Amino acid sequence: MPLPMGQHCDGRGGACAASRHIRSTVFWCLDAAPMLAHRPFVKMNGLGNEILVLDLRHEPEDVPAAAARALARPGVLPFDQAMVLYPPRRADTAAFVRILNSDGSESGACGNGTRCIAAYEAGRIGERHVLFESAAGLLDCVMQPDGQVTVDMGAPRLGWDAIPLARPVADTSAVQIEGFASLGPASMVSMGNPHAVFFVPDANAVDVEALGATLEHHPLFPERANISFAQVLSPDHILLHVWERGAGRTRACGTAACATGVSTARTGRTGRKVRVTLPGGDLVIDWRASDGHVLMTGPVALEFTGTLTSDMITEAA
Ligand SMILES: N[C@@H](CCC[C@H](N)C(=O)O)C(=O)O
Repeated sequence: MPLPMGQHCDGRGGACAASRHIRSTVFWCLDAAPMLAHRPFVKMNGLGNEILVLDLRHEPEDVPAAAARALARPGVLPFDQAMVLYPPRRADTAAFVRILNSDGSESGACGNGTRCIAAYEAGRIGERHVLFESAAGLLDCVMQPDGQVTVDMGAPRLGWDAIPLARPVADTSAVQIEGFASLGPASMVSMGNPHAVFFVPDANAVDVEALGATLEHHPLFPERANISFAQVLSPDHILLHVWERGAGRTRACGTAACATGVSTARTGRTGRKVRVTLPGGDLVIDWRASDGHVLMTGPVALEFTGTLTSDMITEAA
């Protein structure tokens, strides 16, 4: 039975207002992740970026890379990122969040996933404002009246060693990458995770899979990198395609949109507030002048909820 898509969490009451409308039962093998048996999950997406929310605050459990890979397999619970919630380390936060890519690697940041957990938690506690902590720092999230979520993604890090790059680079806004001269220089940004942004005349014409898969592993990036291809459409509008580190091509990447907005503003291609159009839809990115923080605003959607068991996953809504 197909699962309903595109139901928006509005952050008012209940786990997510849309969840009561979801009815289905699905069975998936969980042989490679037995430590997660009986744990509830929420499957969401941010602009089609597939997000699995695992709330382990009551009974914390490590999620090894192999377990993440097993869950993300086609036919199990395919996701781009798993947002795993652990008990807060600071009293003013709702949770400490670990972010796992579908290949089992860990990331310091995930913009679309952060909007998803913000909507999940805001709905659960009936608040419009939620603060999380991740490896990259604090994530201040606000539910907007129209159901969109704004996340303060913090300040970008622009130094070569913070991104990180393998060698010192004086100007990280225009770095020529060996073997890729035809693409022109890329702008490097850390949003808590490493990004390289290429400016291209026609983003739809780029072979994102071929270039992304190679560039992700280029020796210039000791921690690999997310690879973006940006076409500036106007001083406040960008078209963007992204190859994500650890997940491949995705329909949207929030931190890539942030890194792109910073890059286009930093190089004078746009102003500090831009609309970024991705295959999954639009994000608004505002690189705030007053404190240098990047604000990302966009939608989230609840797909379905369920419970993991040792040999099956059953829908629980
Ligand atoms: N989809 C994300 C980015 C997730 C992490 C990334 N793949 C990495 O490993 O850095 C987003 O919305 O930002």
